[in-house]
Parts: sequence; C-alpha cells; structure tokens
Amino acid sequence: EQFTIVESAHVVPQRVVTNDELATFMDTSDDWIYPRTGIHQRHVVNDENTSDLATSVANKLLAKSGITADQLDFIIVGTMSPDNLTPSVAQQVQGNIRANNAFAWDLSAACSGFVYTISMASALLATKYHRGLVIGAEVLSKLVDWQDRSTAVLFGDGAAGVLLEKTSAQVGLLAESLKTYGEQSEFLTAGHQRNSNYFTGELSQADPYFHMNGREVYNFATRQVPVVLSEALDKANLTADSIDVYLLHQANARIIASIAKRFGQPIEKFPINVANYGNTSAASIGILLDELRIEGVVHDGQKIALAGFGGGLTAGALIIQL
Ligand SMILES: O=C(O)C1CCN(c2ccc(-c3cc(CO)ccc3Cl)cn2)CC1
Repeated sequence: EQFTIVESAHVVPQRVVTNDELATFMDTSDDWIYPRTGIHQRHVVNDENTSDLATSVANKLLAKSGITADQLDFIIVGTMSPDNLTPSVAQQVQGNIRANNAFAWDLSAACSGFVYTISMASALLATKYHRGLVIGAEVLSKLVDWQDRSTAVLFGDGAAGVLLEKTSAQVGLLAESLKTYGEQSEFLTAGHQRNSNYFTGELSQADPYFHMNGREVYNFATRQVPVVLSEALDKANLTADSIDVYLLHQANARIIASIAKRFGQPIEKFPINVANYGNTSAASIGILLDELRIEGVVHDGQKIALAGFGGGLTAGALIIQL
C-alpha cells in the first residue's frame, strides 16, 4: 500500500528518574540494571495521563506538517495503558484537537502496538481514506509495582506518532508479518480488571500491576523477532542486507544485540536509545523513529524495518520504503 510518513513527533514527561534514584528506595543499583538492560534512566509522568501525552504528540504533528485537525480522516492510538476503558485515548485526542472529521479508536497490542497500528492505517489509506494519525502512547509508571525491582526498573512513560498520507508515489508498506501467540499470554500481564457482579459476589481480584516472566519473554523475543523479520522480507522479495535501518522495540539492549547477531546484520543497523527512556512499549519505536529522522539517520529513499514484540504475546514486522 502507498503511504508517506509526512511527519513524526515524540513527547516524554519532564521528570527523569535515574537508576541511582531508584536505588535510594529499592534494592537495586545502576551496576545491576545497566549491564542487563542498557537502561540508565526513564521518564515518569508527574500529573499527565496517557491521553495528555498522546494529545501533545498530535498537536506537534499538526504544527510540524501544517495540516489542520479537520483534515484528518482517522486517529489510531496503540496503547496498553489507556486513561479509561472508555473513552479510548484516541477518542480523547480526537476531542482535544477537535478533529471533527476523524473516527478514532485504540489498538491494544502492548509492545507490538505501533507496528500493528501502522499496518491497520496502511490498509485504510489503501482503500478509502486519505490521511490519519498513528500514535503509540504509554504511561507504564501507573502499572508498575514500584516495590518490584524485577519490573520497576525496566519501564518508562512516553508517546510518539506519525502523520500518514495516501500517495501515488511508490513508497510505503512493502510487506508485513504480524503474529500473536495467545497461548503464551500469561508470561506478560498488567491491569487485570476484577470480575464480580451483584449476582456472583467476589470473583477474581483486581490486580493493576505488571507481572512478567522475564526469561520466557526474553527467549520469545530472541526467537520470534527474526521469524517475523524474515517472513516480511521474504514477502517483499528482499534480503536482510537491503534494509538500511532496523527499528526494533526498545525493550532491552541485550535482546536487540542478540537479534542483530541471530539475524546476521551489523549492530550499527540497529540503533538503540533504551538507555534514555527504558521500555515505553507502544511508544518506543515511534520515539526512536522521530529521533533518527531528526538526526538524518533515517531519511527518504531508504528501506527500513520496524519490529515490535512483547505482551500478548505478540510480534510484528513491517518493511517500509521511505
Ligand atoms: O538480565 C536479567 O536478569 C533480566 C532478564 C529479563 N529482562 C527482560 C525480559 C523481557 C523484556 C521484555 C519486556 C517487554 C514488555 O514490554 C517486551 C519485550 C521484552 Cl524482550 C525486557 N527485559 C530484563 C533483564
């Protein structure tokens, strides 16, 4: 399908929490965290919620592109940490920016959310729509148990997005591979809603927190990301060498290095910014993409690969011609 990335933008909350600050109230240290994850710090909201970060991204995309809100046909937000069950983050953004001609909904695919969402937007642009916002937005700090050092040190808050527009040029999504492994869903959970009603009395307890089987998710990622990348490349009749930049979900620096190795590609093609943000789930690829576009590392004419992986469990890869 032909679409062009007109603009990208990202937003992170102002509050920075370093590993050293975590060590002041948690039994951890930079010496433990950094070598295992590649993370030095993360951004954490003060009083903003997910819809505030997503709205800031939307406003930046409109300002940078000169497009007005009423020119948008749709807004999709990939998030696993919405403000509410309803309204969705996307619907709150649509109202906040007065995108009066846009329909809006959230897509919940955890750390594959940005990749799944671009795929859905691409399908809309290939058929009947012209322009839309794709945003990945997360406030994971509200889901983290800040006494559980095995997860609290890994995650951060942030949002990023792209303005996509239909085009006749030979650019856009060359191929994709989106997979879900629901039988492994228990390895990464967060935000369990209690189940009970007047007639049943107490059933399942609410459990707002993140729970992760790190070993299983780590092994899943190192095995399945090469699978979805290879499948997407095969569908596009491309080799791994023909991709200029691989933008992987920024979950863990060691995981990215092991995927690059397994995939037989130089680590230089796999930029890593997890040190500054931690794992921002659906926002991570968008933050990286915007930083790389600003730096000129990613630019028109290139072939790039995006790969998300994580909760669901899910994995997804896109091959995009810029
Ligand atoms: O080395 C150690 O002891 C530990 C070993 C376990 N680690 C992990 C494991 C899994 C993830 C992860 C999380 C998500 C959730 O968005 C998605 C994708 C991944 Cl691959 C991140 N870190 C941290 C260091």
